[in-house]
Amino acid sequence: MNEVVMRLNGVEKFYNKGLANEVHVLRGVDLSLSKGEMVALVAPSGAGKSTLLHIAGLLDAPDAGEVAIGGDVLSGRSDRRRTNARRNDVGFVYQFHHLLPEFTALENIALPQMANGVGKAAAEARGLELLARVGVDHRADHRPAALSGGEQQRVAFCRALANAPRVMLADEPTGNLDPATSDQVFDALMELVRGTGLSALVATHNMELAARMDRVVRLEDGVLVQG
Ligand SMILES: Nc1ncnc2c1ncn2[C@@H]1O[C@H](COP(=O)(O)OP(=O)(O)OP(=O)(O)O)[C@@H](O)[C@H]1O
Repeated sequence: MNEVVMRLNGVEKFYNKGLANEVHVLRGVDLSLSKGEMVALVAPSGAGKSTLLHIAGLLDAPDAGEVAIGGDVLSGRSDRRRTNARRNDVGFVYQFHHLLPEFTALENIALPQMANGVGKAAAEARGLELLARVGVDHRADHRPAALSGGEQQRVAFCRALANAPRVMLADEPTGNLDPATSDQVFDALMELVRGTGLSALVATHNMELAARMDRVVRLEDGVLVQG
């Protein structure tokens, strides 16, 4: 049986609980991500996709249910424990790259590793290896502003993987790119995920990209349904 890397069990989330404007956005979300599995998350706007990704990535706590990464139930644990797990086990990618503008592409990938105690030479070596996998190692010494949108997003993928997380959580990772660039950048993302054995949950509105992943889950009325 495939190793389960991330498991969400009965996850519920309210906003403004008990108030007249209460929103019960997640109503019992169950999801298992196996090692190496790439799952597309599709949802109408406002359905709770970002809320779900934040809870899965331990940035927010569920009101009920559990989030487990690598078999450890982390929801309800101490802040320190969840922060550690978030830093080590989860890589985030957003629609916008959020790279640090004053640092080069390579530094943006090396810095999170150095913050985790990796030496500069080793961090840069890993950074270059990741950049080569997505075809932007020739831009290693450029700052983000000097890169194209597609290149910026490829660097952001590498940064998300810098500390070798177990899971990548991506929120519309190609949503800010034109269709042709989006396809190429998505190819790079797939290559990176496949090449590292990472598991990934990728929110997208693009049904063609969703269909290329191993499985599609749809967030509807606060629960996940297949396809
Ligand atoms: N802090 C908050 N307080 C109150 N309501 C919130 C809050 N954050 C989100 N919501 C509501 O919860 C619902 C889900 O929001 P969320 O941002 O998770 O949706 P989404 O599916 O990511 O949307 P989109 O695709 O448009 O970004 C929305 O109705 C939103 O208005």
